[in-house]
Amino acid sequence: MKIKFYKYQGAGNDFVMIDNRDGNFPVNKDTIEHICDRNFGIGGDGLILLQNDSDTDFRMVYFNSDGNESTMCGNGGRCIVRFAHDLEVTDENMTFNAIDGLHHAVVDGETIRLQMIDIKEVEDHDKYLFMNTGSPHHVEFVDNVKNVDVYKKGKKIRNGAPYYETGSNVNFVEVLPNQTLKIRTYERGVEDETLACGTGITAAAIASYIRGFVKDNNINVEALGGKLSVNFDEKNNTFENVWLNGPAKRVFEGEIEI
Ligand SMILES: N[C@H](CCC[C@H](N)C(=O)O)C(=O)O
Repeated sequence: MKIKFYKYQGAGNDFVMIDNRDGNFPVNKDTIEHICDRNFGIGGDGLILLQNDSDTDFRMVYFNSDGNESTMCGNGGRCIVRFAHDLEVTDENMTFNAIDGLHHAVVDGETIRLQMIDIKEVEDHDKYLFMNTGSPHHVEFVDNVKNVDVYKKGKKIRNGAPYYETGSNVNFVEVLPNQTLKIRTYERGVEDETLACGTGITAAAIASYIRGFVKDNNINVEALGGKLSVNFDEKNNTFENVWLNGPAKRVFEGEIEI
């Protein structure tokens, strides 16, 4: 079976995008894992289906590279916005449904702006914070993020207490001057460090605001694969009108035999 695909990346977090409005894509773990394999397939941190949706412009279905469907992907969300606009499914302003609900998004030249869910609960455990920004995120602040063994430390935290089998994404964050953070992330379901993680960048920005490391509600975040920004409104410890902003580009397109 030949499958048409498009490869997109958002700050180096890369995804195989499928226009599945005809519903013909064979959803199964082994196929998706094979497609995401960087040696035997196309390669990617995940695979994303663009599907029809009765209430919005489209539906986003996200799978990690381990082949399992997963929770919301912020960079993948920004890539599907670029994808939908490239396919002329929508104009610059759009809404779509994903596993965590309704999202608004805007194509603003090189930048894609994606509204994330409201964050109503943040656990502050002193050494780390935990919150769900569409996916679960453990956030730790460190002095020098370059020196962190992200794979070793991230894997241990992701699999250990209190996350265990369900797991969490694990973010290590260094505070720089001028409302800027530097972040590295171990991603659940990729089971490795990725070059950027959008829901993690969102969690890091909110955690830095809660801890008072940044004063403003518009925060710049430097990931290994690129620069993003997060802005939000905070009311009584609830974070609303949360937007993740950054680049998302088509890299190539093709057909894969599966
Ligand atoms: N791996 C994450 C989902 C993708 C998150 C990341 N790629 C993003 O941009 O938010 C999880 O299973 O929780």
